[in-house]
Amino acid sequence: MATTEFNGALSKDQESKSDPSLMLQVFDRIALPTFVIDNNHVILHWNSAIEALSGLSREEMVGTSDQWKPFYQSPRPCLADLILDGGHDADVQHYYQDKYRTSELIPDAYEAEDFFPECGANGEWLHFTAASLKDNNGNVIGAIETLSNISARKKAEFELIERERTYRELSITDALTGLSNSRCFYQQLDLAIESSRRYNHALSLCFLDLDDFKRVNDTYGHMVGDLVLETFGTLIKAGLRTNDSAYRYGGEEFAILLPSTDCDGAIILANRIRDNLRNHNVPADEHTIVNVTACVGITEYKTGDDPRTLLARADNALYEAKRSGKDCTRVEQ
Ligand SMILES: Nc1nc2c(ncn2[C@@H]2O[C@H](COP(=O)(O)OP(=O)(O)OP(=O)(O)O)[C@@H](O)[C@H]2O)c(=O)[nH]1
Repeated sequence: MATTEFNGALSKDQESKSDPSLMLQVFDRIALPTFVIDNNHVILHWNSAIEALSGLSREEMVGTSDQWKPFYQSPRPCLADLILDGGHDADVQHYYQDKYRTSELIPDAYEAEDFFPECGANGEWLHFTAASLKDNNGNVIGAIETLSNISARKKAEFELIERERTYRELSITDALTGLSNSRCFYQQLDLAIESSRRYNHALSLCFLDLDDFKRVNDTYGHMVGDLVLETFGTLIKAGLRTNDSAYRYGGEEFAILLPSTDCDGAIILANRIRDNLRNHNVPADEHTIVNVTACVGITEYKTGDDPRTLLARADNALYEAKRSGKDCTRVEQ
């Protein structure tokens, strides 16, 4: 069998002999949805793949300027139309905002990605490239637009982003109480101190610690202990304003950061949480109710503080509260 070497370009002779019906077949049988418009924006070719994507037959489409129909609710230029009109950046920007860029494969062409709610049963994500078509003298005589359905890739990308978000959230969330954990606390403490320093805002830090919690565990079991911790977390959360944030700092130790709040405000909040906890009945079983109390140590940011000094003062205040007989709030200025 004779073989022909093809180096990527047709000679003039080969070009003149090339069969237009073969070119049409090639166009029709490539798997990428594609259409061609002439320089009056009228559809010349509408291949089988775009028939399948759009549900619109070439009989309906060729000879019209309805190339927008599969993609938009009302007439507007497609990327091929904009290319045909000179591909001016401002025009393309107007219709495709930040969703387009210069094609990496085809000179003087644009490519874009977008979601088309009108396309298919539930909308489709499409990647599309539009390029001008020129005659031998370099005059633009039409434009071609090639599309590919990237919905499956987009779905995988979104799932990955969602998984990463969930993973990130889990990595900073305490599973038992739903509060942020100590890793998040240290990050937020740095930010809160930086913000107070820069804007000269008040900042209070509270450490909260359940009293005699070991006895709860020893008397009622670990599961009841967990229930108490969960309840305490819920009561803390319920007492906070939007800008406040609470953390499970360690086993039965919790922390609250109160931006724009001085010590007096923090004491009011701490005592409210303690009152709620003291009055809350945690059911150990059908016949037994557990009541617990907590101590709170409070300190307020002062000029020159860093996380270490602030933490040390809050810790001292908590220690003082424990030493004073528990179920109380102490402040170290
Ligand atoms: N159920 C349960 N217990 C925990 C958890 N994390 C820490 N603990 C328990 O918390 C208890 C803390 O005991 P201590 O540090 O002696 O504190 P305490 O008994 O509350 O005493 P004071 O703080 O002095 O009032 C220990 O028994 C730990 O096992 C947890 O996630 N679940």
